[in-house]
Amino acid sequence: MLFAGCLAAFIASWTAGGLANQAWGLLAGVGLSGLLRAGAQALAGLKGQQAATHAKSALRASVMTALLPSGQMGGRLIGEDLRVAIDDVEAHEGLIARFQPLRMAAMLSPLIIAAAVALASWFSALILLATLIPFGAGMALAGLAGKAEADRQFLALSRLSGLFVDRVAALPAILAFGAEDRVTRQIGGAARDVAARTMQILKIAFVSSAMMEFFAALSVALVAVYCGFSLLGLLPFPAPEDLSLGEAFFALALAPEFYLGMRRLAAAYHDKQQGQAAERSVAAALEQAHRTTPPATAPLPDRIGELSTQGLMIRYDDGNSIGPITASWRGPGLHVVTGPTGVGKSSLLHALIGLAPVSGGQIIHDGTPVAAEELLALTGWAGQRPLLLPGTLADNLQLGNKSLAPQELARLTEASGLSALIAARGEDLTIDPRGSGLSGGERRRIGLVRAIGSERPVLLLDEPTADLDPETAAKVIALLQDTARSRLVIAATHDPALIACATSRMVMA
Ligand SMILES: Nc1ncnc2c1ncn2[C@@H]1O[C@H](COP(=O)(O)OP(=O)(O)OP(=O)(O)O)[C@@H](O)[C@H]1O
Repeated sequence: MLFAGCLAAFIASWTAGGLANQAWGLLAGVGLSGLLRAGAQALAGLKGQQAATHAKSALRASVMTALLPSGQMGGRLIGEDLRVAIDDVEAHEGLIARFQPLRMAAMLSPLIIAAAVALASWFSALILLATLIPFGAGMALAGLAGKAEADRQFLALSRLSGLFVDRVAALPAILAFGAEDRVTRQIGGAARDVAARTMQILKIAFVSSAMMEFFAALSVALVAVYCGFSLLGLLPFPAPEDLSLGEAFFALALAPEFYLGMRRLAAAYHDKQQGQAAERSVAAALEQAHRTTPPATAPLPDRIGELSTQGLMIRYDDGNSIGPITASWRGPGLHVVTGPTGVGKSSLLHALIGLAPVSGGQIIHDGTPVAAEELLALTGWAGQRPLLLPGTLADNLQLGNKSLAPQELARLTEASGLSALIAARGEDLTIDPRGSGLSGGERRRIGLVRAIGSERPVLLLDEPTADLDPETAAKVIALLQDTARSRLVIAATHDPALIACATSRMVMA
């Protein structure tokens, strides 16, 4: 059809006395379209890149600070956390740097082109705009289907990357237990799921781009046929306007530009789907982290009179329940919670700061019932497996309090017996998230120094002297006694030496 239109225009120009005196129309049309295209590209590229760089660094900073130091991602795989912090932030760039500027260009450029075409031929502009209606309806349908599929693909991809990172981290254990086949099947299943979902997205992308090309070709062809037949006087209806050859060429040269912005937008549509899915995943992760991260606004009290639980019940998802627990600890002081393995000591400490599911009862702070999340804001926590982040030993020690005075940090590392490690390997010792190259006792004491260094009025410590030789354990106990002079320290422990010097002992049974 396009060929027929051009041929008609050519014949008409020939009969009208040659092309030369009408060439301005063609040149003006082509020149204007090139100018518009280059201007839009330069503007979109520049603005998009600036906005993306800015948004990406802001997002990465908030994700890193909110997710990683808290280490409390509600039991999700560590691999998933890493994906949120790295891949999702990267995926966001495509949305801002490519899709958003192109969307603005795609909205404005058809209107500008239609307005320019209307200067030469209002009927051609009308034809172009009319093809937008079925095109828009088709694209909206494809977009809806594509969004649902993109969400499903994103979920599958996040499962695969989480699974992969965690299984690679646990490779020695997998090999030791001969579980390679099972793990290979697991990862293979997750990879097949991603492949199936990707194929679904490709199908939708194929249909929508076919639709896009069809309407783009149709609009140009209709304008070409209209202009050609109008010049030849062959229109099957009364000519709506008096078209010269220059005007016809001008309209024809601009017509392909009408859908160009939208075609580019369609090419970047995947960036949008990925970016929006990433945005949702980052928002969900941040919300989850904020639920477990203390609000930084209100100044923390520097001491706590009394902390107690009244009929506290803990119920895990698998139905395992602990409690009711009624207990009271007065600050300052060193209190221990003891009892046989599996009785629920760690669960009690976890429940106090919202890391274990509480199904009943109350946590009471100085006579007022409080939510576990509120207590978390007052608490320095050292669990059995302290979170270690990739970085130096010094980074990890200061994770709970970046502004901890160097002298205080030095005092804490000396008092906890970590100074030997620092003397031997330096504060710049590189640490990976598994704490490779550190002993169990060293990892625990990094957690302990971090908790005490947080300068919070309550300290919850899970087996602070486990994995230590008697001499180092005695140092740690002395440090705890010293700390408990000004703070409320509650430690879950089996250690008779620690139990012996506690202000109060609670035996769980
Ligand atoms: N996330 C969980 N999901 C389900 N059950 C759990 C979970 N964490 C702990 N439990 C169960 O709760 C019970 C108490 O566990 P907890 O770790 O609190 O005991 P503990 O007294 O601290 O033991 P230990 O002295 O060995 O550290 C155990 O039966 C344990 O299996």
